[in-house]
Amino acid sequence: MIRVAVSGACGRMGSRIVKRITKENDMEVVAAIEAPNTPFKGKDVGEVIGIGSIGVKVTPADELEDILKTSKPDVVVDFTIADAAVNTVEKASKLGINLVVGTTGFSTEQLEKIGKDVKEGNVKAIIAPNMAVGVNVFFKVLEELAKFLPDYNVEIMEAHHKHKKDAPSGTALKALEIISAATGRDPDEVSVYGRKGLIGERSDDEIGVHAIRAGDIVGDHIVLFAGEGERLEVIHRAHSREAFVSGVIRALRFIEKAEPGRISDMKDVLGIR
Ligand SMILES: NC(=O)C1=CN([C@@H]2O[C@H](COP(=O)(O)OP(=O)(O)OC[C@H]3O[C@@H](n4cnc5c(N)ncnc54)[C@H](OP(=O)(O)O)[C@@H]3O)[C@@H](O)[C@H]2O)C=CC1
Ligand SMILES: O=C(O)C1=N[C@H](C(=O)O)C[C@H](O)C1
Repeated sequence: MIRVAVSGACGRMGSRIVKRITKENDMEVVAAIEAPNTPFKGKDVGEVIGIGSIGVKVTPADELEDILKTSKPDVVVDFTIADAAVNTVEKASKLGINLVVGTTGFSTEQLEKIGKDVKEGNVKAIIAPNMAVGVNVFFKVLEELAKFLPDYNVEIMEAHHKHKKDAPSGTALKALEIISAATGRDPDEVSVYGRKGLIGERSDDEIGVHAIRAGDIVGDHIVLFAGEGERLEVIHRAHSREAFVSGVIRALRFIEKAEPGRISDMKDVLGIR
């Protein structure tokens, strides 16, 4: 049995992950962590998310270390916000607990700290901005296209629901990183976030990144490569968060095989590195 603690357990992703784990016969939820000021403190997480009691109470994040020590999970899954996820990684790594992190919006400094904590704790960690199988194949396709079309203009567009807190999406930033690396560019130098005013002609080097927030869009990513007289577009649309949840379940089953002390991603889980 894989013992799983879920951080962000009452959120859009966390609640679906808790629900799915209760339906799998090789894993169980042993802790449910929420924001420090959660109104659900002490309530059964199953009751809170509408699936009936599962015998696991919601714990606020200021008691994270204690609940990890007492509930003894094999893995902590984190779908929260960047600051909270950095804390989850720090505490879990110190306790030798493996990690599956889907949270996005990390700064460069936060990513460095996460890498250091995972290394020092020698834990296994799968961290990916998008757990959907299709998106991770989309990343592979983008890498190939960028190599085949190095002089085409690239624009990355993403659309998400109005509640999303970070922008651009972690997936769009990963696409920027992949295309930049494949074409020998520095993403910090070539990225242009939105455009406004008398900005002049577009340079061939730049990569535009554009974020739409509206309604209940689950998650769309479009990358276009435009040349003379043609353009090629690669599109991934998530219809349901179940696409991400299925990736999390695969990551939970894979994690024992991950290399300790370094960050693995969904390419490792899916065997498409
Ligand atoms: N990798 C992937 O495949 C995917 C990644 N994501 C990413 O996952 C993250 C969460 O998304 P989503 O579920 O939509 O967001 P939600 O806001 O619905 O869920 C986040 C949950 O975390 C809680 N939370 C806030 N602070 C803490 C804390 N310190 N400790 C524990 N829990 C905390 C929030 O509580 P409160 O509401 O009270 O603040 C909320 O319940 C985002 O970064 C998103 O980009 C999303 C989908 C797929
Ligand atoms: O916040 C979301 O909803 C999503 N976030 C991830 C991201 O930032 O890339 C993945 C997915 O698109 C949904």
